[in-house]
Amino acid sequence: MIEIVKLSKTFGTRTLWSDVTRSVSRGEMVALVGPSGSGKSTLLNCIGLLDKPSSGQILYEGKDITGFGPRESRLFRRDVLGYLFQNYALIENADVAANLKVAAAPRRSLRDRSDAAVAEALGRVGLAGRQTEKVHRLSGGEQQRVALARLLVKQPSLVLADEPTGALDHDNATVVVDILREMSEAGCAVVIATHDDRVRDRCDSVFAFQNEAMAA
Ligand SMILES: Nc1ncnc2c1ncn2[C@@H]1O[C@H](COP(=O)(O)OP(=O)(O)OP(=O)(O)O)[C@@H](O)[C@H]1O
Repeated sequence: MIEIVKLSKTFGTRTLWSDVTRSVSRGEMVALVGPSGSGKSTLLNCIGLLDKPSSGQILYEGKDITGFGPRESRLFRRDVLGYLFQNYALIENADVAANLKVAAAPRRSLRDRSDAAVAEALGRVGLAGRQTEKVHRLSGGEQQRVALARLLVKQPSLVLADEPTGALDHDNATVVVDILREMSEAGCAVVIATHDDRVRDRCDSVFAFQNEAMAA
């Protein structure tokens, strides 16, 4: 699904990583591991079109996404991509349902059944019936589960997760990884930057970053 071909990233004279060549298949869950500052988030951001590599290609279904213009980038973000961040990236003043409906709004096929999809997703993350609660009143673990439910509503085919369990206790971290695992088993490609060995051990494969280079 995603093929990363000879990808490099430099900042001025500093090479963060170079000649990275990897692929991620549908249904595969991959851990990006390595020391702080080795460039895990930067690679996720390049795949998620939040940053640009200095050279190389990232192919999605054969198309080089690094050359996407604004329209193709918007459609890729809307129709393909789901992001999960350590800090949840929710609309804090809105209620839970509104945060989830944001994920369904751009696509008519999802919008038409968004109430049912929201209820189902909240049930799957253990937050059944919590639609009307304001996000800022929820605990960190609950907020990350809302972010996960938002992914379930959106049904992306590629999930990029940046330290998704970094701020969570063991039980909440387990829920997050269980759901990501379920999404991958349903055919989604999942890429997770993580320092958490338990998350790494639940993945199908591991990309290990070193400082200034990425090794197998
Ligand atoms: N726009 C930029 N200009 C210069 N340096 C940058 C820029 N963006 C990122 N960096 C540097 O690239 C390095 C890699 O950062 P990145 O966040 O990708 O690492 P990471 O492996 O995800 O780290 P952590 O595990 O701590 O989250 C850092 O040293 C960071 O300061």
